[in-house]
Amino acid sequence: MVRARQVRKSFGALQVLQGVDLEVQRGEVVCLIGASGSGKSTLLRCINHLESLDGGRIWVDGQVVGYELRGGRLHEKSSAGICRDRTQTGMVFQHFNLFAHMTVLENVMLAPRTVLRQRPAEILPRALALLERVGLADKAKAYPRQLSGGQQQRVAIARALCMEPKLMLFDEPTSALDPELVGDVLQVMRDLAASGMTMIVVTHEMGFAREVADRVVFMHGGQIVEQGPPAQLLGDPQHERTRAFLSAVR
Ligand SMILES: Nc1ncnc2c1ncn2[C@@H]1O[C@H](COP(=O)(O)OP(=O)(O)OP(=O)(O)O)[C@@H](O)[C@H]1O
Repeated sequence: MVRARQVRKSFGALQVLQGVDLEVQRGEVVCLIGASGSGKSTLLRCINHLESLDGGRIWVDGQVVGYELRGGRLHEKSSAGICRDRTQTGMVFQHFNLFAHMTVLENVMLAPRTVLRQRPAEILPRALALLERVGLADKAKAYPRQLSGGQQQRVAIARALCMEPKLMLFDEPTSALDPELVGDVLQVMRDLAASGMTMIVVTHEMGFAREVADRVVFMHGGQIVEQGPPAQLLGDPQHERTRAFLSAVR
């Protein structure tokens, strides 16, 4: 589903991604861990073409991210145009940024209506089913301010899923939440993983990583330095750098 090859990204003189290679199989759940500033968010943003690359290439489901084939040549897509490959990828951020003046249901239906130009009658059953799936069927007519942070994040997940993405990226989805609200959001993500969705999750929730991830990837200094199944990576003394990082954050 994802193939990243030698991805490089700098901000000014700061080299944030220094040659990242990553492959994610269809249906796989990958948890991305590492210290603050190691480049996790930037990698997710590159996969979703929210950042352009300085070097390397990324494919999502076989399409080069941010480029399209025209006349047998790759052309960068204009930032004004709708990026078809971006709609394949849903992203959930630490801050959910729902539109305050729209109801929960309107927030969930907005992108398919404006980006994919689907008719409301076509979107509605899917949006209602998604609200049911994230446990918020009774909140369809509520406004974001009437919801807890955890409920708003679940709306944000439903909003991303309403675009029917093939891949979901999560960037610290529970970091901004009060501890008692984290569990419900993780449960929605657990169910999504069980349904076969391909997911890349930046998280500090090691319990979730242990339980749900097929693979944990540890980033350091803009590179992937260790990776493996959670039991191996998080438990095996051979993975010294991951273990040192985890004991420092505990
Ligand atoms: N748009 C930007 N302009 C300038 N610097 C940036 C930009 N985005 C990220 N950076 C810098 O790039 C580095 C890597 O940031 P990134 O957010 O990818 O790290 P991270 O591993 O996700 O860390 P965190 O856990 O703190 O989110 C940081 O030093 C950050 O300040």
